[in-house]
Amino acid sequence: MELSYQEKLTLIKLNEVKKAKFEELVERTGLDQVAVMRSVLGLQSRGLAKLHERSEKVAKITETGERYVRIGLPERRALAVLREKGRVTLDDLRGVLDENELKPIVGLLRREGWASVKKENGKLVLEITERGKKAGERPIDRALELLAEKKVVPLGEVEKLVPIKELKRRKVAEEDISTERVVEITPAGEELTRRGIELREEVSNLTPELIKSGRWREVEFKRFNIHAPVRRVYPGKKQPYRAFLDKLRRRLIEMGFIEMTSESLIETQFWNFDALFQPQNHPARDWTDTYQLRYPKSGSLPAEELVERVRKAHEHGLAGSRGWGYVWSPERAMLLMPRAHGTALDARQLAAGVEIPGKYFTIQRVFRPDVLDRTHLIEFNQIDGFVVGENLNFRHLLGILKRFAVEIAGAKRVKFLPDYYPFTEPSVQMSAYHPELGWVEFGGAGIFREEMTRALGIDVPVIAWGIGIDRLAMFKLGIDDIRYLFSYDLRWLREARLVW
Ligand SMILES: N[C@@H](Cc1ccccc1)C(=O)O
Repeated sequence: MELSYQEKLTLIKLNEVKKAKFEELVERTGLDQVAVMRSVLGLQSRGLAKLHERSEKVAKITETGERYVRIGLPERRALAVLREKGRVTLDDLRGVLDENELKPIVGLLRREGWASVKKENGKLVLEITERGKKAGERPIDRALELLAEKKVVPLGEVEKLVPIKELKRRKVAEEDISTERVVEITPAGEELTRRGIELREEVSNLTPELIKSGRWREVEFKRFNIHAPVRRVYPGKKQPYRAFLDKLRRRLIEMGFIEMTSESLIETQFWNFDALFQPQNHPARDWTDTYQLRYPKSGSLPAEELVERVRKAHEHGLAGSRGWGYVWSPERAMLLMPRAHGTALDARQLAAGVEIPGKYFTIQRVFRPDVLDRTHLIEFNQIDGFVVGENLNFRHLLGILKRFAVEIAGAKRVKFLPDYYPFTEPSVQMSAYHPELGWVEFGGAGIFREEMTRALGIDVPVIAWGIGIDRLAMFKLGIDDIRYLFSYDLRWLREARLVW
């Protein structure tokens, strides 16, 4: 019979007394309550001990009761004054009784026969009686002493003195049920102890000291039942989508990309559009395709020299281009908007200066009007990036995109289709094949036009892409409603798998 260390100890201690109250056993073993209870139940299931539980009605002293123990019951305090003065008015008692105690005091004293009551000049006057002078200890005084001493007294015991109803009325005690637990050793338990129980120290933690000293040979290791069903625990963890984004970020940094960050979700049209050589009369600048900020309406433009170069590119073109051929408006460029694509940060980075060769990325929350449904959000996340280098060409771009599709989306097949963006030439759209959803478009890419890069001060090729990652995350997290990515649904959050 395999007994744990704690069970053995409990049995040995129980055998010394054969029968013990549970609390006593706790004291004897020096273990904590939970451990002793577990051991007792373990011993009981093997027929070595028996747990008897007996519930009984008890009286418990109340706070008021405790107070009366300290300062005396109100009638006792009143009697003390009466004994001293013989005759008192209610006012004379104010010093020893509080308002609540004053009201019933006349009735109390009369009932005990300790005082007689008269009315003199419209005032109540109490006069001590013979009984009052001789009054000794009453049953209620004894009951209160008993309660004070034991705090919890079997109901039968106090009721020998005063009915519980009376104690409750006086607010000195209340009724309760207490469970007494008694543990008793069985003949089988005694037999086992007689044959001798080897009590070896039980260890639940294998430490370096145990190994080095060789003491691991002597100690007994605590056994764990790894098949026992346990309660599910839900430890704190990152929100699943957040975790996905963080991993994505790590992955890109591992691939040698430098992260571009922004403290704001708000962008000037200059960086969102103009710096990307998107003409001011382009339909995508309308309110139908992007949001605008109502207040404040405008922000500021960067250094004049840069703004001039962008203006020139738009109006007359540069690097052999004829531009868009219209009058560029700085006011328009200053308008503020929630960022509509991560590519705005590419423009900022290129203007601020880049390592050549260099690789950059950013994960951005972006905003575009749309009808909210299970596959569309009006705010979503994009991962944008670019590679800048002397001899880069379109094939490098396709190679990088394919690698992303395979490594990030886990796609087996990738498809490129021609596309159009005002800031890239050539432009390409990328789709990946998802086993359940078929071909899913998930990003655009291209080589930044020279009208853009030269205006920003870069004279080598820049290949760039923007990928919507929410849909990608949907595949990964196995959800079919994009809104779940931002859900507060605790059940989903608890069960959602963390993925890469
Ligand atoms: N910004 C584009 C994607 C893109 C980025 C970079 C180059 C080309 C295309 C979009 O939001 O769809």
